[in-house]
Amino acid sequence: MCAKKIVGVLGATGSVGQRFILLLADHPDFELKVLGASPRSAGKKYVDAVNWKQTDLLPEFAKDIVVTECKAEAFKDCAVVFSGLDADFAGSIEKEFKEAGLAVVSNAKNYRREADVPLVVPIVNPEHLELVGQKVELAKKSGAARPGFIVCISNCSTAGLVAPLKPLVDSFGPIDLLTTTTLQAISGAGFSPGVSGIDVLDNIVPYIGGEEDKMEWETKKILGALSKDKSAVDILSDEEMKVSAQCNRVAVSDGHTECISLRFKNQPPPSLEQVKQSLREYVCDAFKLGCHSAPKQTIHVLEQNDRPQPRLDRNRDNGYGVSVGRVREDPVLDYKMVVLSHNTVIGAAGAGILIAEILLAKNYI
Ligand SMILES: NC(=O)C1=CN([C@@H]2O[C@H](COP(=O)(O)OP(=O)(O)OC[C@H]3O[C@@H](n4cnc5c(N)ncnc54)[C@H](OP(=O)(O)O)[C@@H]3O)[C@@H](O)[C@H]2O)C=CC1
Ligand SMILES: N[C@@H](CC(=O)OP(=O)(O)O)C(=O)O
Repeated sequence: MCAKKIVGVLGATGSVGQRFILLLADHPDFELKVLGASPRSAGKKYVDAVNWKQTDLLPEFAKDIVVTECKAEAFKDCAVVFSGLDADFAGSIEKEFKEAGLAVVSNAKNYRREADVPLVVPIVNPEHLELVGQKVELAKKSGAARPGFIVCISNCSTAGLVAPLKPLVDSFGPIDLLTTTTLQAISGAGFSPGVSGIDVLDNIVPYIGGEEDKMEWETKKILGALSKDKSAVDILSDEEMKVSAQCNRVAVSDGHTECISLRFKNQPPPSLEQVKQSLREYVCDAFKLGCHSAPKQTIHVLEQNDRPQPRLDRNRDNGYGVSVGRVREDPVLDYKMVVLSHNTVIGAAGAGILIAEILLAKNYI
């Protein structure tokens, strides 16, 4: 058996960082050894630096690791560095890491729109990783050092949205109109400072800064095709696909719910049963590659009228699977449905780990 690859986490004390700690405990491919956070946390043992908020206990292995400042030198032995950094600081830190030759898999929004940066939801568009894979292969051929690179994970609501769209587009052709209204968990807002109780208890906040624009834009990059020479993604134009998102914060701990309606470009549309079958039968490439964390069932189609529900359904396939319920005809567009995804697993840390497993399977790290 090959030795485990050493990995690190930036922003290890935050909402996403804590999920990385849980998901990387006892991982068969990766050994988490380096934890980075702000200068406020650096120098402390993780157990003393973190304000642990997960319902699972803090894993033993992480407790005594001394948190470091986010400097590339401290992470030089890492095959991958996962980033759960506050976006205000991620830009310069991730750039330094990339320039130091490190492979960064980031949750932050900073580089998602860069042409040479793959924006990847691992159960949807792992083929976009070829944008960096090609550079790695070229370096290997010329005997040069493995290049540093950044792979971005999408916005967490976008991850849930594109999961059911992918099999539908593969089976029935383009979706030209799409609307979504989200009900987003408080863990999505992070822990520093996070959503205050008085704002969210007995309440719904109908605004999440920047979220609607991110969902509307990122969907078109993720569903875009890789160009023939694998050097860029052909982002869908507004003419090809119109997306409208409305985002709300609700008093749920984990799990983003999204009510979506869509229209197919090709008319007449598929039947309701064909739509459900396409969702049910979808198997993501990561599972075919044998990746450890890949969901066995990528999309769970639920038939009960009152599902999916965050508390009951967010942990399907350990949070790597997406639940879809209430699939039905829409009197305005073609079909509507309710999608639920775990925002800090398949929407964040879990997505990062699954991306790293794919990079490993392809020998890019
Ligand atoms: N929560 C979610 O569901 C999702 C979040 N994201 C993105 O992931 C990133 C992390 O989000 P989240 O975990 O929610 O945020 P949190 O606010 O919970 O955590 C932020 C992390 O950044 C660290 N940090 C803050 N300032 C600095 C600094 N100056 N230098 C180095 N590290 C610093 C914090 O360390 P310290 O504790 O020491 O202050 C902490 O570890 C964000 O970019 C977010 O947009 C993406 C998808 C989903
Ligand atoms: N904004 C999301 C979290 C997230 O994914 O943010 P970003 O796209 O900035 O990484 C939420 O509040 O639930």
